[in-house]
Formats: sequence, structure tokens, C-alpha cells
Amino acid sequence: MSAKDKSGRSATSVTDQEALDFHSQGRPGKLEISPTKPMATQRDLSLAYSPGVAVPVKAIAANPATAYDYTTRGNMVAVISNGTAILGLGNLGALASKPVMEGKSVLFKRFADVDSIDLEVDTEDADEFINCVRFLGPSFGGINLEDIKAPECFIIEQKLREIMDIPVFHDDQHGTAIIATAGLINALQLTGRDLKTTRLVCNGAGAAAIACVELIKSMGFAPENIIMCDTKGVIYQGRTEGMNQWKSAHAVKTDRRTLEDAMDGADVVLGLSQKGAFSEAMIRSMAEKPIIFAMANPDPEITPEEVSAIRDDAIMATGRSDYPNQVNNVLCFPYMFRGALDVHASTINEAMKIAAAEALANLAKEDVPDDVAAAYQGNRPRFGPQYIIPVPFDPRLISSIPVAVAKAAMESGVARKTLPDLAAYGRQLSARRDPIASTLQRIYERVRRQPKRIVFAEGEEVQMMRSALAYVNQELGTALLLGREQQMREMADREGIDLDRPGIQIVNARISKRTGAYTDYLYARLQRKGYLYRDAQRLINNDRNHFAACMVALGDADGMVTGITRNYSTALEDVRRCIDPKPGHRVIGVSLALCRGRTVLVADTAVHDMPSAEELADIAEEAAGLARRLGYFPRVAMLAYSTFGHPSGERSERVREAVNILDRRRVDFEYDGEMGADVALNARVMEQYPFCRLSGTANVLVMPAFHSASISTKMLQELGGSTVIGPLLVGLDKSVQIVSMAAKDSDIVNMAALAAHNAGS
Ligand SMILES: NC(=O)C1=CN([C@@H]2O[C@H](COP(=O)(O)OP(=O)(O)OC[C@H]3O[C@@H](n4cnc5c(N)ncnc54)[C@H](OP(=O)(O)O)[C@@H]3O)[C@@H](O)[C@H]2O)C=CC1
Ligand SMILES: CC(=O)C(=O)O
Ligand SMILES: [Mg+2]
Repeated sequence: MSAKDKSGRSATSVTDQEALDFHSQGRPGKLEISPTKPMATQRDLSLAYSPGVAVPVKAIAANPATAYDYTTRGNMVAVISNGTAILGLGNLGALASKPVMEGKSVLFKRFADVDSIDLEVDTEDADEFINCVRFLGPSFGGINLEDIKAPECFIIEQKLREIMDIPVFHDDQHGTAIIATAGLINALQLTGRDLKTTRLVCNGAGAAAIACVELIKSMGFAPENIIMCDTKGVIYQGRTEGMNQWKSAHAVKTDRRTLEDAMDGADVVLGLSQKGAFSEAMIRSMAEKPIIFAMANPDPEITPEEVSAIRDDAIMATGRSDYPNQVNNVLCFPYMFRGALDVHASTINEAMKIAAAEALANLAKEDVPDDVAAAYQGNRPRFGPQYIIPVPFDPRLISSIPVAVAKAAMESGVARKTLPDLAAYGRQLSARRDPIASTLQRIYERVRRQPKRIVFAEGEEVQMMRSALAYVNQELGTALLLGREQQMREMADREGIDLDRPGIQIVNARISKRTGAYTDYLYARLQRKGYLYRDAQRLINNDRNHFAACMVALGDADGMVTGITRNYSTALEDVRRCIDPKPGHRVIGVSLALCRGRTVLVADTAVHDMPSAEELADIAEEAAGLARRLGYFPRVAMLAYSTFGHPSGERSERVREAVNILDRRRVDFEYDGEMGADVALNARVMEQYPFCRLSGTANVLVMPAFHSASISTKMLQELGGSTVIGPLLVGLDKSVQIVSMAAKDSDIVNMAALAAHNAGS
């Protein structure tokens, strides 16, 4: 199975059911709001609310600029829509637009650490809409208008820009225009074209299309070389049907009347219209090395498969993430607002848009460093027809685009705050991205390059079936579902799960031809531990964890995931009966705790109850190794209740001795201790120990005992709002992951992907 087909399509397609489940599981929707200040004591209440809150109120009344210091305004953007042009789905109303708007808000946070809330305004009347939004200015640092149809969007945006003193940015217009222009600059360069003589057709004359054509013209395209089309065909001078002032501004003198006529001999076509609008004949009639941006969402005007079936000289882009060259405004709006907010910009002007387009275009030409390569679907892309624009997961976007935007805002006089050191600003921006999201993305991409056979041991459980399907749908490899076929099929039918999807295999232990081999293998391992042959036989016949682990041990599967029907330690015992530690390694559990853009690995959260000093040193080595494999530079803190000898105590001595052992082993990673968690995680506290050998706050925490590891990760999850992944099993000779009994589908798929990833390392 390959991760990409001929058109370069990668494997991120999802089923309708998966999309619905994703949105409905847990807390419905994709967003929640959480406080940033403690609200625990009477004092907190007095500060946050009456009487303390009166102080910032008066300060803001006296000087409105201080709202950026005392409230969320400076990092808060509203995503506002009336749902009249939801993606390319048309006018489905304000309520139906909510999933897209929540999605945009989440992308703001994920990609640029901008807080955002969606507001759906239930009117199609431009004046009513303007009246609703115009009074919201004090709440936000910026307004991102979304999926509002033309021509009302032009009136709405223009009016709001005039009356509001914060950036108002219609993403479908300008976000799209910036990305399309960046991609086009690069595609023109690759095909050796001069923008002054290039002939371009833009299909669609709505929000996105008009803005694209305007920005392209401002970059130097000749107006007479651009033909726009809409549902009525070519927009020519003198046309009266279906016109408005924004279309008229781009009407050209031409005899061409249809999209077919317009595309004949054209160098470039931009699709900002609807699914399937381009025919094969139209694409055939274009000039040599045509540039085709089919940007309608969710389905493009023509697919890359259709184009590659008829021509092999095209540069092709779509708005989707599962093909190369994703020309989508997600590459722009988070970073545009990041830069604008950070200089308290009063507006987003042409200079800022052009700066963003140029920065994006230039980024695609830069060499891709190692830590970035993994974001690129497993390949190190080189500037060329399949790579004209960075992908949304490129971690360099956050540190380059906002810098260009902020600089342009300062130079063009719309910044109300000056950033004196842009290089330092760039470095601060890098720290804002969420490292685990990139890490998981990287893991998925690596697995797609080398798909693996993972056995889902509890195959009769509905979560396991769903996870197996998702595993296969994401082209991570083959899912081997262990269980009784009839029971599984009945359950799958009831739940609407397609078990006949290529890539899913049902393995029935009772009728498997491998039962004998597994029993022999297990008996050979257990015969001197009090087990008879028939005991081994019973374990293989009746226990899915033993059967699955033997499949992995004997090479019939590459990895295994289990855990929802049996507690962690029981499942681990089952597995350990069949699989040994990797020679020279120790089996441990490592949890990944993700909180506020920071990821720490915590060990050992699964195996050692009260580790000795020697064992603690082993745990540090295993955890540092995992950190490295996940792409981190390990900085290991050996935690205790004391810090560097104070207060002294027997338990801390064990941790200190572990540090000495690591010294003697001359390990090749940073470590120090013993230290408290505050010293390990807080740079200011760590400064009080200038001799500490860690070059920054720790990203690997070795806990002194299982109970402290377990208690602290669970507290982080329940009280600290952290996401905790794992424990990941490390150190086994074969790849096995055990999920918690409460695991959701998405947790299981992540663990299956991690099992597949480890099977390859
Ligand atoms: N990749 C990206 O980042 C983005 C993609 N888009 C996509 O662009 C498309 C348009 O969005 P938007 O501009 O916001 O919507 P609008 O409703 O503002 O505009 C739609 C335009 O498309 C035209 N149109 C519709 N169907 C056809 C067709 N078959 N042939 C020619 N023209 C057609 C309409 O013509 P008429 O004027 O005659 O009604 C109208 O001019 C959507 O598919 C959207 O998903 C939008 C923003 C970003
Ligand atoms: C991507 C986007 O904003 C759209 O298709 O409307
Ligand atoms: Mg949109």
C-alpha cells in the first residue's frame, strides 16, 4: 500500500461517520473556554471580580490602549459568518456554518496561538449584519469574516473597516488571495513565465475570486490578460446579466463568451467556483505547462487525478490537504492575525498582505531542514511543480509570516506598538507552536511511508473496530482484528462499520492455522515457570492478548494494541509472557503530557513500583531515547521532593545516586537532579541554581516512583487541563501499546500509529 497515488494524493480522507463521530464525541463541537487565572480563594475573587476588577476598568477608561494589557483583547479574534457561502457548499445558513467557524477558531489556536471564538449572525441583510458586528469592537483585537457570499461581503467588509479601529479581514477574500498569489508567483517562476504577459482565467467572480484578481493585478499582471467567468460565462465589457460593480471592474474587451472559449490557450486558471466546473477538454486546450489552481472546497473544480490522466506538464494545486500544493487560506489567516495583533494593528492593509504573500512564496524556496521534513508527508520537498507552497503543518510558518506582517504594519504606519527586535520576536513565535501536534503528525507521516500490520487484540469491541477502520482509512497499514467473525460482523452491521474495507483482516483465533505454532512458542517460554502444555494451549485459544502478542512475536503482525477490556497491568503481564525486553533495555511506560503548547514526557508511569537508583538511571535512558525518537532534544530532570540536597531524606538519596550512575555511564543527553518539579519546569526557579546542568527547562521528567508518576499525570489531566497520551510502552523487543480502559477511538488510533511507528524503529 502506498501513501500516495499517481496524483500525489495522500491518505487523509475520512468517512462521513468518522467526521460526525469526531464532532460529537466527548464535549460536542471543537472548542471550550477556560480561565487563565486561578479562581480558588477569596483573594482571587476579590482580584478577578469586585472590588479588584474596578482598577483595570478605570485604567482602561483613562487609557483605552491598556485594554491590551489587562484583558484578552490583544489575543482574541472573532470568526464571524452568516453562512451564505459555506466553503463551496453555498448558502446553508448561519447555524450550519458553525462547524466551519469553530474549525477556523481552532486553527487560529493550533497554528498561531491566537484565541478565537465563532459568532454566527443569522441575517442575510448586509446592513443588519454590519449593525450587529460594528459594536463588538471592544471585545476583540480583530474580526475575521468568513463564508459570506458576494457581493454582500464586499459591502460588509468595507463598511466595517471604515467604522472599526481593529483589523477586519474577510478571510475568503484576502486570505485566499494571499495564498493564491504566493503559489502563483512560484508557479510562474517554475514555468519561466513573465507575469506581464501571462494569460489568466479566473472561474468564479465572488468573494475569493474578485480579491485574488485584485491582488494579482496589484502585483503587476496586465488587466487585459485576465478573464473572469461566473455562472453566466465570461465577464466582458457590455455584459448586463448577473453583473455588479465588483464584476464590472474586471470586465474585459473580448469576443470569448464561455469558460471553454476563455480557457483555450490560457496559461493559468484559478478555480474559485464549484466542484467539477472544469472539463477535461478545457484543461487539454490550455497552453503548455499550464498552471491549474482548482481551489473550490471541499471538492475542487477538477481533481489532480483527472488532470494527470490527460496531461503531465501541469502544475496543479487544490484547496485540500490530501493533495500536494494545498492553496488554502489556512496558510494565511492565523499568521496574518498573529502579526497584526502583536503590533496592535488598527487594520490589515495592502502592504501587510503583500508581505505575507512574498514571505510564503519565499519559504517554499528555502531548504527544508530535518525537523521540518517530517511535516511534508514523509518526503523532503524541493521547490518544484509538486511543491510551490509550504504545507499548513510547516513549523516555520509561525516564525516567518507574522514577522513579515508585523514589519509591514510598522513600516506602513498602522502599528500601535513597535517591536524593536524582530529576530527576537521570531524566536518567541517559534515557542508558541504546539509541539505534540507536529510530533503526532510526523509519526503518522512516517508510518504512511512504511505501513505496518497492527493487530487490534480486542477486535470484538466496537471502539476497536472503529479504530481499525480509521487506521486503514488513514493508510497507516493493515488492521488485523482479532475475534469471532460472526459476532464481529453482527456488531459491525449494527454500528454501520465496513469490515470489508480492503486493509481490514479478521483473524479468528479458534480456526487459525497458527494456533499450534503459537502454543509451542508459548510453552517453550513458560514450561519452567509452572505451565503445562495445555495451560499454554488454553492461553492461546482463550485469551486474545496472548494470541495477539504471539502473532507479533512470531512475525505475523508488526505491532499490537490492546487494553480496553482489561486493566493495564494485567494486559502488560499477558504481553510479557510472550515478549521479552529488547536486549539491554528496560520496559517502562512513558506518558506525554501536553499543556499550553508545552510537551513533557513523564516516566515511569506503568511498570516500576519503587525503582532502585540503578532502575531510575535505566528509566532516564529509555525515556531520553523515546524523546529523541519523537524529535525532541532530551533534557531530563530526575525529580524528587527535594532540590540538590535540600531537604535531605532517604528517598531523595536514591534519586541523587541515579544521577551519579548516569555520570558514570557517560550518557549522551542532558540530565540533572535531584530537583523539585518547579525547578525542572520553571526557568525562573531554575535560575536560582546556576550550577544546574540543564540548558533549559526539562522536557523529560523521571519520577522517583510509580505512585508519584501516576498521581501527578492524572492530576495534570484532571485539574491542569493537560492532554495526557499514554503511557507508551518502551523497551519491549516487539512493538505493543496498551491503552486505558476508557480510551476513545482517537486514543486507540494514536496508540496503534505509535505501535506501528515503534515497529519500524
Ligand atoms: N482554497 C481556499 O482557500 C478557498 C476556496 N474557496 C472556494 O471558492 C469557492 C467560492 O467561494 P466564495 O468566493 O466565498 O463564494 P461566493 O458565493 O462569494 O462566490 C461564488 C462565485 O462562484 C461562481 N460560480 C459558482 N458556480 C460556478 C460555476 N459552475 N462556474 C462558474 N462560476 C461559478 C458564482 O457565480 P455567480 O456570481 O454567477 O453566482 C460566484 O461568482 C468555494 O468553492 C470556496 O470553497 C473560497 C475561499 C478560500
Ligand atoms: C477554505 C475556505 O475558507 C473556504 O473554502 O471557504
Ligand atoms: Mg471560507
